[in-house]
Parts: sequence; C-alpha cells; structure tokens
Amino acid sequence: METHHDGGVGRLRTKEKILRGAFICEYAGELLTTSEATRRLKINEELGWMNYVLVLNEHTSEQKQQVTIVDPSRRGNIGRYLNHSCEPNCQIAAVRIDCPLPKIGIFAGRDIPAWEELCFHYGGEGQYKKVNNGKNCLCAAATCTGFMPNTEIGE
Ligand SMILES: C[S@@+](CC[C@H](N)C(=O)[O-])C[C@H]1O[C@@H](n2cnc3c(N)ncnc32)[C@H](O)[C@@H]1O
Repeated sequence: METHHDGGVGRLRTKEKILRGAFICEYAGELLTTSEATRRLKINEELGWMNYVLVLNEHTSEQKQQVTIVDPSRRGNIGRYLNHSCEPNCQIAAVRIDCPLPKIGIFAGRDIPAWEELCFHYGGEGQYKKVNNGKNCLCAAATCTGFMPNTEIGE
C-alpha cells in the first residue's frame, strides 16, 4: 500500500483506500529492555527529542504481564510516523509467528479513505490512564482529551 509522509508536520497519510482490518505495516524497531527504554526516554525528554519509543503492555490469562518495548528512532520503518489520535483509525496488536516475542502490527480499525492521516491511540485499549503529563495533544478530534497519553513502562 502506498503512503505519504508530510515532512513538515510529521503526518503519515495513505494514498489509497484501506479496508477495515487490513494489515498496514509493522511498528518496527530495536527491541529494548525496560532499563534501556527508561534511559532513552529520559534522554529524549531532557534534550527535547521526538520520542518514538512504543511500550506494549500485554496482560496474559495467568495475571502476568508481558512488556514489549520498540524504538524505531535508529532502525525502523514508516510505522514510526503514525501520530497519536484520541479518535484513531488504526489499532496496534501483538503478532506472534513461531516466536514468543511479538511483532507489533498496525491494522486499520475502520475503512480509511485515501489521503486520510493514519493514527492510533498511544495509550492502547483499556490501558489509557487519563493523566495529564504536560504534553498537549494536537489530534483535533472532537473527543480529544487535550493531552497525550503517558508512556508507561511495566505498569
Ligand atoms: C512516533 S512519533 C510520530 C511521528 C512524528 N510526528 C514525526 O514527525 O516523526 C511520536 C511523536 O510525535 C508527536 N506526536 C504524535 N502524536 C501527537 C499528537 N496527537 N499531538 C502532539 N504531538 C504528537 C510527539 O512528539 C510524539 O512523541
């Protein structure tokens, strides 16, 4: 599928219609330990660098939690250009193929017309804590909370 990235404002748009449920791309990047992710998040914060670290918290049936942390800032793909939206048109999901470590897949949450921006909710389904971390959300959705979800590791 063809996509277009607006360099200036940093938005990823699809050039063609995408049907609900379709696989869009992987959120590809380096797999980090929690300590390395904490270190990089601190550096990003201190230096005002854009943060690409994605934390996926999965709750298993045994009340355990698996945390997968991906950082595409050094090595990755176009998945890194999807912004957060409070009313997203994409969803992320853990995908395992012959390996306990998941890949993070980005899928269309509904039919998406050509030239619409692709975005997902950075807080994840049911994991989003409505805490104002001081970063304003610019998604402009009707139900926008006004602030970005926190990046939480291991909670
Ligand atoms: C994975 S990157 C998304 C792509 C990024 N806009 C770019 O140009 O490379 C995540 C960063 O984009 C910015 N961002 C994403 N969604 C946003 C939103 N809804 N409001 C404000 N900034 C956002 C934040 O700086 C965030 O740390």
